[in-house]
Amino acid sequence: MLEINHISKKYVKGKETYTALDNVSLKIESGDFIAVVGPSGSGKSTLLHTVGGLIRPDSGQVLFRGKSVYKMDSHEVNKYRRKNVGFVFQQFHLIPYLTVYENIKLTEIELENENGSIEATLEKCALLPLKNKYPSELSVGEKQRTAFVRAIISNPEILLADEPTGNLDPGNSQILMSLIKEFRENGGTVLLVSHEAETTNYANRIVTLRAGKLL
Ligand SMILES: Nc1ncnc2c1ncn2[C@@H]1O[C@H](COP(=O)(O)OP(=O)(O)OP(=O)(O)O)[C@@H](O)[C@H]1O
Repeated sequence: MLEINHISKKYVKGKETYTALDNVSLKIESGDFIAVVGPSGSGKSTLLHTVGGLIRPDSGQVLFRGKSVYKMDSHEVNKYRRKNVGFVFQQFHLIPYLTVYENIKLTEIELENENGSIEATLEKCALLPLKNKYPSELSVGEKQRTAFVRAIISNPEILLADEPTGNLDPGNSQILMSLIKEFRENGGTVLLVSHEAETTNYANRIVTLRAGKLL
């Protein structure tokens, strides 16, 4: 479904150059749950963002169903991000002045016969009674579940999760991981960056990055 072919990415800051990805190739099949592990600064987040159409690599290609994401025009790449990819980040990135419901509604794309799908998904994630609350009024677990619902509400094919349990206690981590597992059981594909062994246990494949290289 997704092919990452020989991608490299360097960041240049003043006179310093940081090699984030060095000739990385990875094939992601539909239904995969791939965990990306590696030391801090090894390029994990850069890889995830590159797959999500957010960071253009210096060289190499990301192919989604055979189509090169970074050769798409801006309209197409926006569509790829909105329709095919869902993101969950360690820091939630909820909009502070929108309620739970509004944060989710903002990213939902119009789907046929989907009236009520936000409510149903909120219910499943134990968030329905909180739908009119603002992020500042939520616990961290509730914030991350809101971010998860936002990520999956438009039925993306792939969920990109960057340390999604990094700020959660063990109980909330387990709840979130069960939801991610269910997303996969319903046909989704997952690419997840994590340091935590309990999280990588859900994966069918674990890949390691070190200094931008896939081992
Ligand atoms: N915007 C940027 N400008 C300059 N250097 C950057 C930038 N973003 C990342 N880097 C550098 O690129 C390398 C890879 O960063 P990246 O965030 O992808 O690593 P990571 O494995 O996700 O790290 P962590 O586990 O600490 O989140 C690091 O050396 C980092 O300092």
